[in-house]
Amino acid sequence: VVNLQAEEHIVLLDPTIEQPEPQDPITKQPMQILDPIAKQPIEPVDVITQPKQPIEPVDVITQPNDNFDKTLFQQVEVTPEVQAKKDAILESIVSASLSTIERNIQAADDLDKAFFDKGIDKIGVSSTDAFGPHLLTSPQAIKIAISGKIFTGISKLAAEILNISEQNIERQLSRPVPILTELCNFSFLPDCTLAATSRYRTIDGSCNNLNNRLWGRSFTPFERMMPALYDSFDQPRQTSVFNGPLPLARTISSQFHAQSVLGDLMPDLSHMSMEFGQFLSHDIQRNALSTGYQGSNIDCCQPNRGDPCFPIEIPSDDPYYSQFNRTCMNFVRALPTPNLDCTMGQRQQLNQNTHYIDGSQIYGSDVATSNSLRTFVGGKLQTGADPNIPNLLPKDLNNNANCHLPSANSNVKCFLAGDVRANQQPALISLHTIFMREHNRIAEGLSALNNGWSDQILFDEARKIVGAILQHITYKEFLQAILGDTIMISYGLKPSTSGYFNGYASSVNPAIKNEFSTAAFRFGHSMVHDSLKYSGTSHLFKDVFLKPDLVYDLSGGVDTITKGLTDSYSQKVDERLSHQLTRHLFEQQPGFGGDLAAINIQRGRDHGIPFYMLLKTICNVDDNVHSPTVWNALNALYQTEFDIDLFSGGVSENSVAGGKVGPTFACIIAKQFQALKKGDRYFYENSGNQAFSPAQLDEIRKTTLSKVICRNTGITSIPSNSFVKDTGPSNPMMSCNGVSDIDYNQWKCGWSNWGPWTICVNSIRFRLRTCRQQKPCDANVCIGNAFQVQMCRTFIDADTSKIEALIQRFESVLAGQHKNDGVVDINTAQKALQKLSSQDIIKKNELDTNLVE
Ligand code: HEM
Ligand SMILES: [Ca+2]
Repeated sequence: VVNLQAEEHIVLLDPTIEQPEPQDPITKQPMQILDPIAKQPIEPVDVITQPKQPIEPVDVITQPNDNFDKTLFQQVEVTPEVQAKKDAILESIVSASLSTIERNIQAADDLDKAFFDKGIDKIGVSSTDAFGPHLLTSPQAIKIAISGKIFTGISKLAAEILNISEQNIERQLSRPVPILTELCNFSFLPDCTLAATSRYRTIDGSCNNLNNRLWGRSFTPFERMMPALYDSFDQPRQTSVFNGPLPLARTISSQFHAQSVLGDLMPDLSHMSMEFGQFLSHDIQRNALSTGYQGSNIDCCQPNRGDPCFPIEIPSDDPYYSQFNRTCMNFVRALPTPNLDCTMGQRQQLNQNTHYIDGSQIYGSDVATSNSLRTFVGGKLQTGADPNIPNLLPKDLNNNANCHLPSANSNVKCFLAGDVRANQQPALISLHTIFMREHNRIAEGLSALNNGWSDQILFDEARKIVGAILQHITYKEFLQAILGDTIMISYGLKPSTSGYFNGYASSVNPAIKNEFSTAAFRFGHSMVHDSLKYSGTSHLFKDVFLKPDLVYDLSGGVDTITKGLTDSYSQKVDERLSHQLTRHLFEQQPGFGGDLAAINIQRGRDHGIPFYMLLKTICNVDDNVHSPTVWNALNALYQTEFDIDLFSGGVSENSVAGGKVGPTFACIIAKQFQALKKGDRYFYENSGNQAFSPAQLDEIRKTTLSKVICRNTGITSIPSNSFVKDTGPSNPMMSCNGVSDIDYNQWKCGWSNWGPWTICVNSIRFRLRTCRQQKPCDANVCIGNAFQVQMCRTFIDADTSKIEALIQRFESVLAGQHKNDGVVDINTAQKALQKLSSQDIIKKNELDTNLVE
């Protein structure tokens, strides 16, 4: 994409030997390496880069400065002539500075390489402290980020040159600039001709919205509810609205997001509610984090790494980490991306998964991943990590899915799934396994109908059904439990009990909102218990993070883990999080685990998420939604309530009536799921040419998470609603024995069985059958007649040929009524029969007294 100038670098490394100052080979002046975006000189650490071609000391900011009429960019309302002038100015700034920005990016890449060569940034799990699989950034995202860096760098530069304030950057700079558009990954649109009439979603989510073909596609930016609030245009929000630094993320975590205690259990919801939430989260969002050279993990606790780094500082009096003398926790910034319009503007972040609820965590968010998971036989997905345990996920032979393998048992391997985070902990692996099995089971069920379907149709249809089941469980059970009736009703989130949903609106952008992803939907982190219940025992999360072992346990495994989830409570959604997450996240040696609450706060700042009070106001939430103690605790930490981070302020609100999250998060979550419903052309309840038949839709509606669990594990009984732990009259235990499956007959193609014969009228009788050609059946799947006519009396001395002629005439009359879909209804047939009775031949036969039945 970018034509970067090739510069050869000689890297001399030895931290113990004092290195000479790097010099410009021509001017012999001391050289500086530029931080690509901040343009602050980067201390060259112990790395010396000597480009053969010097970086020209052109200051693009001061150089063309005087030629531009900056006042144009202070105006809001402009005439077309003024706009044309402004566009010309933008264009000349972009062309004047593009090569400098590119060189800065190259310099940063060179720095990455040096850290890699030195063995500081490593590939693999060992140096990922606190990140684990979340760091597995796809090459595609890294590619997009190259233009992301250009767009962000150039926008910032233009804003500085033109004196555009941070608040106005979107308004003044979101104009197409041809040279930039060429560099933008979102200016190439896919061909949607086939997808426009397809019954099936594309794998990557493109062509769902036919007016905006990239909406909801994987590898597109997160959208925002509110413009970002960065420090100096694109730097993490680190300063108070009254200046001075914000409190440290780790301090807020250790002081405010303290350890949950036993009394903080949910009164009703099971730990499965937590786990389904995470599974759903992994369907709709995966942020792309910065990586080092060749995808290595950047160690941000090394000084002077510039933009990709935003390490979490640990104060020296930390209540936990101080005993390990730990002062820093690794944290890399999320990669920048151009916005979807390919215009300049604020720094944005990239979602690597399809935004839609479409089972992409099972199937992958791009065709290559999807293909790598398929068997291409019978529509099924790959299985079989262990020959002794049927239907486990497939093994990850390259072991690049980032998990810890035991040295003792070489049989144990990481698993492969549609989302790379699948190995994060065994409960997540279990849900992945269950839904992979559900897919294969449905593919088998469809295949048994003998419709003659190819592997592709079996795969597509099973995937369509599984996606619909996921959506149904999400809206019918999960959101219902989290948001409660009032919110569900006011945002139109409740599924209908019959018929189609008519609310699809092509104007609604389904994209995951940044506020939802970095804060609101992380409410689930507060629901995580200390441990996974496992039969009579339990396992602390720190002992099972990234370890697939439990799943391979021959006397337990997926069934036992799943049973443990329905059989224990979640923690309440409140400011408290388990130490398993706030001290021991992905811990590999004592004292060196991560802190997820601190990461959530830091991530929000990295993304420039505005402070809590702003979102609360946007959501129309009243004051006094915190208990006084909690509100005081928050205000003791922050200089002002206008600094409070969205995650901290939101997660600690009192929950809405009937729901489990506070009103601000409820609002953000409800808006997001409303967009995911109204903005998804393939939403399972929609009508249209991609729709389920009404009878098929009714089958989807019968599904619950408990039934899916029953159908795919050896569990024998389970609460009817597995999101609710306690059983009783409203949530009876359900036996898995004979639990209802989908009625595949609603997918059967071709003739139905014959209906019963009619009574004998005028010597003949008939029967009907229906042609089932609902989608995805072949349109000409039925050959032959939808009816059969028969003589039903025998005549003594009868003239058989005349009777046969009668039957033929009857058939031709019926055939005249034969509808296109092959269905002849009884009334039509009966009318035809009446017409026939006026015929002579019938009259003659009626007079015959020797009729025999
Ligand atoms: C044991 C359970 C869990 C662990 C260990 C875990 C861990 C993590 C980690 C390490 C991240 C990346 C943080 C960052 O770098 O910004 C993350 C992100 C996130 N988590 Fe969790 N999480 C868990 C459960 C959940 C649950 C139950 C939910 C929701 C109900 C959830 C929602 C999210 C969301 C929305 C993100 C942002 C995802 C993205 O866009 O990349 N997590 N989680
Ligand atoms: Ca998805």
